[in-house]
Amino acid sequence: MQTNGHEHVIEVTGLRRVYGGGFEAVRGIDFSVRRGEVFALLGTNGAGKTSTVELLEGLAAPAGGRVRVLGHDPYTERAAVRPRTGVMLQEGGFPSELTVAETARMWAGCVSGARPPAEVLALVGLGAKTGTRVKQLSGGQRRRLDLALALLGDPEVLFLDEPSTGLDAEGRRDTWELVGALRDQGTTVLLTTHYLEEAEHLADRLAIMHEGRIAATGTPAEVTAAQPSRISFELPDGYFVGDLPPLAGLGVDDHETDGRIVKLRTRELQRAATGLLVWAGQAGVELRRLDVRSASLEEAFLSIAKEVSAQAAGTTTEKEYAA
Ligand SMILES: Nc1ncnc2c1ncn2[C@@H]1O[C@H](COP(=O)(O)OP(=O)(O)OP(=O)(O)O)[C@@H](O)[C@H]1O
Repeated sequence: MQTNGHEHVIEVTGLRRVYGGGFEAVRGIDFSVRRGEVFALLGTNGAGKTSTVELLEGLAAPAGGRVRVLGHDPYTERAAVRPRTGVMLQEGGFPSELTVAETARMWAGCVSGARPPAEVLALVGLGAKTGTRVKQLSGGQRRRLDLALALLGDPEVLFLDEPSTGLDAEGRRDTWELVGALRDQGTTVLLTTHYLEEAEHLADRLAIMHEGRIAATGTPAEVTAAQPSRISFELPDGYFVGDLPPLAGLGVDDHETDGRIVKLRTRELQRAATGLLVWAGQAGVELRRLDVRSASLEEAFLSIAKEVSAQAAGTTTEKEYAA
């Protein structure tokens, strides 16, 4: 459980999940999460994120491989793991006639050493809604209630399945702040999300799943670093692409034109941008509509999904960007 002084709170090795009809939703994945880390599982629809998280939560037994949470098997040693973890499922499914406070009190009754419900409701921004019936809450407010219930037991490990789906921009920011604060207090968080910005903002490390496998993993910076940056600009009047300095010499991987717009892809952004600007300065021309962009997690995500889909079944799809 200890690696280089870091305690691995979640360890997943060769994990597989097969559903009743024989469909293999999780096809042998490996990752680990250190104490106090926020780890995000990203992926296309149906990639296997929820299927994986449910195995970590001990809701089902794996078809193969191994899961350890806090050193225990979450399925066979549920009693040891469950009190130390908090789970926010995609669908809470509370009795809709109860009020927010009643729901939290009822839930607290099932949790040993629960925090005061009012304190947790205030933490997620539902302090003013304690008397409201659950059926009268908005979708975003229900997600906040889901989160409050997951926090009642003051968990060491928190599983959040799409925590900000249905939240408005402010609610999403509030959730991010809360997750950040929990991490600062040492809580380990594993979350699934469709929002790449959320993963970029919150995750210390992440894994991108596709069709039951991990296609890329590492810090957000490591995963995006493998993608080329882009430069685009409008050719100055009277100039052609052939008049530009030799692009390969500037570290440009490839280029395309769209009318007068030139688009370059490069893994050496500073060198390429400097070369172009020096050329423009010496030629006394302006590069109008100049746009210089580092790769984003979104570009990494889209290119990984495309690349993996294009590969024939049976070829290796695993790509580790992390050391
Ligand atoms: N109970 C089930 N029986 C059979 N197949 C299932 C079952 N639950 C999920 N699947 C299938 O397993 C695959 C993975 O589903 P899962 O819900 O884990 O994906 P996900 O990455 O969480 O997707 P999403 O982002 O859409 O929530 C999908 O193809 C889904 O149809």
